[in-house]
Amino acid sequence: METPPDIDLLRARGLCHSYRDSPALTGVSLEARAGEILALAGPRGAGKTTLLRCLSGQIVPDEGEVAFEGTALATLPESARERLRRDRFGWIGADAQLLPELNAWENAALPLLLRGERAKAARKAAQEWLDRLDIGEAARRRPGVLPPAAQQRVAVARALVAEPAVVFADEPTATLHCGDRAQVLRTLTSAARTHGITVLLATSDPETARFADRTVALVDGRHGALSPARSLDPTQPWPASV
Ligand SMILES: Nc1ncnc2c1ncn2[C@@H]1O[C@H](COP(=O)(O)OP(=O)(O)OP(=O)(O)O)[C@@H](O)[C@H]1O
Repeated sequence: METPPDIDLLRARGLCHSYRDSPALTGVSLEARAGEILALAGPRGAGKTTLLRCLSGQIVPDEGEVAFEGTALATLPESARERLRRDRFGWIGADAQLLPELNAWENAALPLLLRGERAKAARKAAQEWLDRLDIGEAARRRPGVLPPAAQQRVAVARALVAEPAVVFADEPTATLHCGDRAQVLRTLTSAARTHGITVLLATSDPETARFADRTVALVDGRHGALSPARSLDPTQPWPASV
């Protein structure tokens, strides 16, 4: 079911989370609309990964609430949260984490195969996404022979292939060279925009945040000053928390 455009697809209220008494989030609220590309930007240790894990239902925060399409994730049984992650969410990490025994199209097709789609249809969809991300010619190659930027594009294809509602991207280009970063981010954001997929893009790099429609700044587990992505100045330090 599609979320009406005036309703937040994902909404978080007052999130607090600690690891063994060490606070990682101390009261974060945000909302993301369908099709929006939202950067969660802040320095290392600011709580970006913890926030993505709460928003994607991987961990239940100590306090606060996350709602997807109006349903509080904490009210769902673990099996329903797993289904949500499998069917409606995609994840891209800093490392591509491709399976070395599978070739590029098989890696990209995994979410569809895990859902029980027929191999032929899954292969066709994977090939189409690899083509869209300009990596189609590598479809039959294994990850080990692909350069890091190509591997990361395969990971992007894997995150998008099932056309999820939300893709959580945790520092998706942090390990790439500068030139490769922009190319991978451009393909990720333009593919997401074309297909109306919401992207939550966690980054410590102001240049990366520029690819988003809007930026939420995090410092020490709480909100920093909010600033539109285009006004972030990479020569300036991150805003102090407020
Ligand atoms: N599994 C964990 N156990 C204990 N402490 C953790 C754990 N994961 C994160 N932390 C701590 O929580 C805080 C927030 O970490 P988090 O990884 O969410 O931030 P981040 O902004 O994603 O930083 P980075 O870019 O370094 O990953 C940090 O102080 C970190 O050391």
